[in-house]
Amino acid sequence: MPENTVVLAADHAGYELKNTLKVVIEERGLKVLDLGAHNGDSIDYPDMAAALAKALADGRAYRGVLVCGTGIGISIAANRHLHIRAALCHDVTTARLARQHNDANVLAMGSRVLGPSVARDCLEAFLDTPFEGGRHQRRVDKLSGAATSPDSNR
Ligand SMILES: O=C(CO)[C@H](O)[C@H](O)[C@H](O)COP(=O)(O)O
Repeated sequence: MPENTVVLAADHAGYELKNTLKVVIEERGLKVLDLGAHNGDSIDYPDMAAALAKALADGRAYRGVLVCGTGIGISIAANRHLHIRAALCHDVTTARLARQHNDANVLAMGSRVLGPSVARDCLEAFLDTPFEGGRHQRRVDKLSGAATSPDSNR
C-alpha cells in the first residue's frame, strides 16, 4: 500500500474545497490520487464515495479525504463499505480523535459548513495523528465484524 498517497474524491459541492486540500497534501510531500470531481457539474456523492472505497481496497492509497456539501451524504455512502472508517469532522478535535480512537482511514468534510482554513486544520490533524490502539483496537475490530457476539461489550 503506498503510504505516501492520499486519495481524494468530492461531488460538485466539494469540488473547490477538494482542490484546496489537494494543494495542502502536496505541500506536505505526499502524493494525491484525485478521483474528481474535476469541475462543478452536478455529480452524485455515492458514486464518488464508491470510487474512493475501491481505490483504498485496491491499495492505491493509504488514506482518503471526501468532500460534499455537508459531508453527510458522502460519509454515509463511504461507510457502507466495510473496510472504510469515514469520520465526518467539523473541527480539529474530532479529526484528531477520529485517528486516535477510531483509526479513521477517511476524513469527510462539508464545503458548505466549513471554511477552508478549518478544513485545512482538520486535514492536518487527520494526517498527523496516530491511532492509539489498546482498548480502541478492540472496538475498531468490532466495526469490521471481528466481534464474536453481536451483544459482546468486553
Ligand atoms: O449529500 C449531501 C448532503 O448530505 C451533500 O451535501 C451534497 O453535496 C448535496 O446534497 C448536493 O446538493 P445540490 O443541491 O445537488 O448541490
